Amino acid sequence: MCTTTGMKGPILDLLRWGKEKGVKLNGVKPTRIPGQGMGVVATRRLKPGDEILTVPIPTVRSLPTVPEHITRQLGPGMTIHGLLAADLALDDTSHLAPWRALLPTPTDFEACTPLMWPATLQDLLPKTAKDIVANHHAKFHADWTAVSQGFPGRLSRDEYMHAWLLVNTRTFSYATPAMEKYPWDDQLALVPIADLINHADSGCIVAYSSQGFTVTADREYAKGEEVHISYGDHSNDFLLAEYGFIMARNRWDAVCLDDALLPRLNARQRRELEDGRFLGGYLLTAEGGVCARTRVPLRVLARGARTPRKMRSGASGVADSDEDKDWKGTDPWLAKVLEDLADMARKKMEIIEGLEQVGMASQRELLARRWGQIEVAAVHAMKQLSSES
Ligand SMILES: C[S@@+](CC[C@H](N)C(=O)[O-])C[C@H]1O[C@@H](n2cnc3c(N)ncnc32)[C@H](O)[C@@H]1O
Repeated sequence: MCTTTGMKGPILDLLRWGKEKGVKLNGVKPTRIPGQGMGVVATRRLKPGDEILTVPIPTVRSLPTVPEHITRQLGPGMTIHGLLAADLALDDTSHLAPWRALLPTPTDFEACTPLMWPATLQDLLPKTAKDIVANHHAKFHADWTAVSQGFPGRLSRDEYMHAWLLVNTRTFSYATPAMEKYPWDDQLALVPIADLINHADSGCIVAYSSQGFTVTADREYAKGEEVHISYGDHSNDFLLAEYGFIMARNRWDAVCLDDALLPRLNARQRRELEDGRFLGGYLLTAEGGVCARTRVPLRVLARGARTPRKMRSGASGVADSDEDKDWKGTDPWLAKVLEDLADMARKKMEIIEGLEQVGMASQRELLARRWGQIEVAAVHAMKQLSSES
């Protein structure tokens, strides 16, 4: 059990609040982690299989706990994400005060969450992150339109965005029969205290039942070591756009090559790829180099002006004639694309450096750091390519 002896302030208040609600911490405690807000650390040596945290269902906030007057007012088309955010933003009771006291503030979000950045910086995001942020703008706009019409004058856009981002960055997947009609990625729940656990590319096991959520140690942890869960096999562009951070080492990292590769294709080549459903979605991954899909446009480039062959999209997502499987001659084109990607990354960093007056320093630093990682990935892949040839 977590001992609260010697703990003061908001963390102790949260633990007392959790205890009253039946939350059990076993060998772990919340603490501040420099640069990451809150996190959870082991208070003793943990063994794999140790159940380190349980949160009973009545403490979990999900579709059934949203008050009926909110669900009714916002209508059946509202997302669970939007409803949970509305519930949080409209709640003026003190029931959740100890949990809320430790949540990130609007300023915390502004520092690192691309959805809140100035358009100039959003425009400089790598493609994958930019696409996610565009999608967030659309989703947030739809939810805010419903909330501002359903509850006129009750909330400002900023207040609702704060709640919406809290839901976006700290919900867990949670499916009950009542949620079946919602898309899988909207089947969400807020799980206080479990939501203090930070992400790593692998981590403790999270499960739920009709009783509650449990977090189980996936491996041994030393006393004082931070305990993680995995939010999913996410690239740094995804983590940046969704959660506002990137990792120094990320085995799931991937960089989209589209902006470096597509400009090299002429209109006929693009059409040919589009017909075969191979236009775009090219990736350089941390673990496996370029994906097989990327070889398809590279082969089109290597073939140059020669008569195109009919391209068929296979179930595997890769072209499937014998010639299609032959990547010979594509490496020089890949080298050019990687060079373009490294150049693009350097140019973005230069532009960001020149934008001293735009946005917050932390926003520019995070954005430039991501492009720095992309440059390193491109240069590393070029070296690998030349050592193989
Ligand atoms: C579910 S919350 C985890 C608890 C959070 N640190 C807090 O202070 O409440 C997710 C947020 O934590 C931060 N975070 C999680 N994992 C991180 C990591 N590996 N590195 C940096 N920040 C991380 C990000 O701000 C993310 O949006």
